Amino acid sequence: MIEIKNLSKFFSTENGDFAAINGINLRIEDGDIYGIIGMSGAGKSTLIRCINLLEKPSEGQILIDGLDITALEGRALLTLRRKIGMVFQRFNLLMQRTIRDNVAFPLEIAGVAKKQRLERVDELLEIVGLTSKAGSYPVQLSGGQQQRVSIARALANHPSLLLCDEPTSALDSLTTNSILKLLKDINHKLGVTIIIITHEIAVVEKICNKVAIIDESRIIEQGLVKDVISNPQQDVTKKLLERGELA
Ligand SMILES: Nc1ncnc2c1ncn2[C@@H]1O[C@H](COP(=O)(O)OP(=O)(O)OP(=O)(O)O)[C@@H](O)[C@H]1O
Repeated sequence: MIEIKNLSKFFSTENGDFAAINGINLRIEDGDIYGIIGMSGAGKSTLIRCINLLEKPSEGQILIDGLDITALEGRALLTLRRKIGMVFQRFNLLMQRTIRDNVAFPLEIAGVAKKQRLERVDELLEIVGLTSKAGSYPVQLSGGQQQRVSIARALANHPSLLLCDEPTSALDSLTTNSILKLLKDINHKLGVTIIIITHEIAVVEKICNKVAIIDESRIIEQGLVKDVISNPQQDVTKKLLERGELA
């Protein structure tokens, strides 16, 4: 379980400190697919970057199974990062490497021996349905296929948590559906907890069981997707449901 308690991140600007996220409280249970939805600049990416400690929070705690990860340093921090996979909007693949070598990259960094690496890459490419593309380069793949590679790479070190930052925003609607289905399968079959950032309610409706709405750096509403959709409490949530997105 992940408990986020009173989490804030301040950036210093010309006009003084600016809170990109402010007093965030969230509880994500094992096995959840938790959607975080909000408009541009609301603080979504900062929140997700704090969860994997790419940003150091200014205040508050992130407890994973009771351990406050904000206090981790050195080797303990590296070990934690391996247990958290990350999927980005723009895939972030290494263009000079084959698909096989892209997926193998985090295993190389973790010091996994070549034989085990190749076996694991084969398993991962099968999970994402890209076995036949192992020797291709990213440029030879469609956007949806490239996102599948990035999902395989994120799963390489058997993470228990997958953080997805707008994973379908660069994809058309048909491809979006296939990527969302893949994420749902991964959640079911591998038991990986997923946090997904989006500005589209359709993404939340398709795969999430819980949702939090973030507005101006604060969580303004959260709960089971079915409850929030059937009985929205805040004006921002009502607007989101009318328009389908918070752009
Ligand atoms: N390094 C930084 N220094 C100063 N301000 C920052 C920094 N990073 C983010 N911000 C500000 O914090 C706020 C939240 O940014 P963030 O990227 O988390 O929003 P977001 O909800 O992910 O937006 P988008 O959907 O456009 O990516 C924005 O106003 C942004 O300008």
